[in-house]
Amino acid sequence: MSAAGVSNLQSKRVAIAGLGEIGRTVANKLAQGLPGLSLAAITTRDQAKARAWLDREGIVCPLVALDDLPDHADLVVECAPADILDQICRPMLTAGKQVMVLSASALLPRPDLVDLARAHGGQIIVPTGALIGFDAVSAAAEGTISSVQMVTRKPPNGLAGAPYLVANRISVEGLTSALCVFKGSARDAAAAFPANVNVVAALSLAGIGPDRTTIEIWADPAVTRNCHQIRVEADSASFTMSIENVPSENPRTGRITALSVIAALRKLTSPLQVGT
Ligand SMILES: NC(=O)C1=CN([C@@H]2O[C@H](COP(=O)(O)OP(=O)(O)OC[C@H]3O[C@@H](n4cnc5c(N)ncnc54)[C@H](O)[C@@H]3O)[C@@H](O)[C@H]2O)C=CC1
Ligand SMILES: O=C([O-])CC(=O)C(=O)O
Repeated sequence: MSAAGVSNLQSKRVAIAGLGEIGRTVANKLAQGLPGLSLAAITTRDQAKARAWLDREGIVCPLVALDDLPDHADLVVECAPADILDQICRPMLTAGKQVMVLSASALLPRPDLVDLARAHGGQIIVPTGALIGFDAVSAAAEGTISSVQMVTRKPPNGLAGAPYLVANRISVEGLTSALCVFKGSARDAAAAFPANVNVVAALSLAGIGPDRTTIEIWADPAVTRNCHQIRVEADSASFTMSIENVPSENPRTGRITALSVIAALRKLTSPLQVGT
């Protein structure tokens, strides 16, 4: 049985908020051991389900309330539904601690959370998540970027139920050819598809912001992966990047997302850091 949170008094205590697709993978990895990090606590909606899962996996870890996270952890990985971002971030940031935010769409309209981090010496970390190339985008942003354009193609079930589709009565069921369901800014896309394109919200924060970053979203029955293409024009370089993400059990979430979190966590304490 892996003992979480007791291995090393010097280690950074990491909590997981939301034990879904991303949270379970990250919790498992932390319990197996990541250097300098310990799994300190988990907060979840369904305690009985979480307890049963932890027992099955052989992980010992306390289940705690959202408000109690700062007592247990130095860093919380937020991998919960977007609507509780504030409840996770506010206590941690007020306590001067770190939050790794996956629900990047929900962060865009909340610059006050960044102000809160600044005021109390806390930190919000947005990992590359399901995307690619934030090293190059943030390097280019140190110079001048003239445009960042993204095109996302997802299998229709990876977009189904998004608020924008429901409000505009756009059906993606039974499509036989690709349908462009949205074209606009990252800011508008994040509000319209809050659980589907966190990637463009994060990209905009790495680059030129949510109003100048643009995205087209396609529901495409011909693809089986969540496909993202990015084109950046800058005074230092022009580059295109693309990634085809294998969906996890949650069709909206690519498998690479949890691995990106693990890589970002590992980097926090590693004696060798590679990449910007
Ligand atoms: N930044 C990125 O690249 C990506 C971000 N995401 C976002 O990351 C977040 C997590 O994604 P997944 O793990 O795939 O979602 P998921 O739906 O599999 O898991 C979310 C978990 O949060 C739990 N939960 C619900 N209410 C809660 C509460 N009040 N307190 C604690 N836990 C609660 C749910 O029971 C569920 O287990 C979502 O907001 C998603 O949109 C997903 C993929 C990529
Ligand atoms: O950004 C998201 O929420 C998820 C996504 O596109 C992916 O996993 O490829």
